Amino acid sequence: MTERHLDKTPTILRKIVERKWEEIDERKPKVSEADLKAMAGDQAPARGFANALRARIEQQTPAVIAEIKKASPSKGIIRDPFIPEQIAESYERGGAACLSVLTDHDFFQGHEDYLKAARAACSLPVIRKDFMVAPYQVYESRAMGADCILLIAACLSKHQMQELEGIAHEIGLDVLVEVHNGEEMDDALTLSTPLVGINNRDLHSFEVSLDTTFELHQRIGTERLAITESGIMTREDVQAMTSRGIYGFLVGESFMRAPEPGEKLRELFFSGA
Ligand SMILES: O=P(O)(O)OC[C@@H](O)[C@@H](O)c1c[nH]c2ccccc12
Repeated sequence: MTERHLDKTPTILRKIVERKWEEIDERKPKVSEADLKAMAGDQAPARGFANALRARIEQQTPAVIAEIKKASPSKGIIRDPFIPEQIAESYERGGAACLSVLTDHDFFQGHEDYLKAARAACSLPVIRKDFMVAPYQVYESRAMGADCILLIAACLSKHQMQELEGIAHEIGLDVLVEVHNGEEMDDALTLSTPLVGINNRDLHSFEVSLDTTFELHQRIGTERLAITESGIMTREDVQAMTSRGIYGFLVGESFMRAPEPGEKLRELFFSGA
């Protein structure tokens, strides 16, 4: 199934998704899907991404997915110099549960080598942060060593998400499904993955509001793990989440702008004061 689902896709996201299909067309002649499947099969077992989060969330301790992101379409360059292996080590020391590494090149200045370098520098499970539209990329993710993939409901139909999730689970990848509104939540809850991320950033306007999480999180239920994503900047933000029983976090920018990202993580999530 290679349905090109674009009609409900907003602005920048539409551009990104179009570019993803081009990338796949460029890559396939060099590395076939069969090659990637074989490479995926040769990988050591994945580090348990969902399990690492669950262990902390069940203890009502913050489970932080710490993001390695050099730049974004809304903010431009966020961190320079940018040394993924140092950031990964710093995050591990600071108490991160997992890492997120941007691998999209054209919009986020990411790279698959950053994921490999970061993962090799620590023992944390890693999500490949990119825009999945086709099975090719799911195999590619496992082949590059990722432990989890992201499925963004804003750019996929329910059926596409179900198909990509099925492949991911078959090859040992965990899945984080990301939503921003109630309709997307409806789709996400048809999946079997326990990991549901609520993106506080609107992908049309880039506006960030933590209300998005406050409004949607109750639908996630206790069997699944709620992750609040984007715009977590202060201890008050963290407190606002934990006081509502939300212990899963995905944070990038506020760590990336600090000289020592792991120290910033510790300060936001684990310092007593
Ligand atoms: O840097 P922030 O505001 O802490 O946000 C991190 C993460 O949530 C954000 O990078 C993100 C959430 N969903 C995405 C999808 C694609 C690219 C990036 C993202």
